[in-house]
Amino acid sequence: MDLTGQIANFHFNHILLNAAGVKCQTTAELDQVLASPYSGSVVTKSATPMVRPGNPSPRYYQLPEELGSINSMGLPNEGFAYYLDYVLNKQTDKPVFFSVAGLTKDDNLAMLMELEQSDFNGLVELNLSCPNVPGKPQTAYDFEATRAILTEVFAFFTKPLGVKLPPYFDMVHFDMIAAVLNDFPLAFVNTINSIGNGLAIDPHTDTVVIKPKGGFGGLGGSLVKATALANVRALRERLNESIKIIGTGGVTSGRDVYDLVLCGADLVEVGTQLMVEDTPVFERLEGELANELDKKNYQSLAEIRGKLQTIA
Ligand SMILES: O=C(O)c1[nH]c(=O)[nH]c(=O)c1I
Repeated sequence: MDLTGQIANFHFNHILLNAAGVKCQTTAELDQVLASPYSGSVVTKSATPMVRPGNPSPRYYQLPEELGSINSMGLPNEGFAYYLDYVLNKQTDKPVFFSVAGLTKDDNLAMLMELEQSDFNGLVELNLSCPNVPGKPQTAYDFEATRAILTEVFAFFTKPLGVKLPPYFDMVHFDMIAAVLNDFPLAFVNTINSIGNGLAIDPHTDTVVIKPKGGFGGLGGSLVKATALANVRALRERLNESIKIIGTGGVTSGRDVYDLVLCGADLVEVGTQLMVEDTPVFERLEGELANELDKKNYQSLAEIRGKLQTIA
């Protein structure tokens, strides 16, 4: 059975990997994800030029009844140089994603210039959708700003680059972001990031469950699946076929992976459920995915990729 994926010149023997932010802040975590026989890759925690402690805790909370999670981490990371050192020295046959999330356009341009001039030979993910830095907007909700930064990036950047997008909820917004992205030689888009600025309440104390931003945080896990499916499908229908899609959001079972591939995903990322189960989740999900294909006598993901049917 062929459960592989392809982005640019990179072949992935497995399509599952972590979502940026989960199990990827330290070299030990990155090594664990890469070492899993059932992960196809790893993505680093989104990096800023300097080390960041992030927001005050509690800043992550698992919602009840396996609904998902809410986080307002605040972009904690070990700093750009830490992750560059990791990716330059790590011996692995698996492609590696380097995520950057500068707080300013200049920070992003500086990090991308350093990556361009380095020996890094993996893929770069420009995170345009962090919802948790107080006072900072999710860039990709501003279509002009998104066009402006991609114009400056592609004036010099020649390595495989993709963007991490926030979820969109309006058909016109799908059209508008696709019109921007189709003007650039992107290797991929990764959709969705968490659904920004949700709120959860502890029923015993009548108090919010995380400290930053009065309790507002990004939502992940099963409760975001329908939005993730819609964004993967909408962008697959609108983007040039040269722009591949990483489907992220709401994956707790092999059927969820299957559904994202049906909508057009080339790779699939796991966030909240990876927090819950740790790296064994990759083996469980791939086994369940294989079973879903078996049920319908499919031999490869290629047979179902993008093949979601509508009602005539
Ligand atoms: O709070 C975070 O660090 C964070 N949390 C998210 O849910 N998405 C992001 O892109 C980021 I940079």
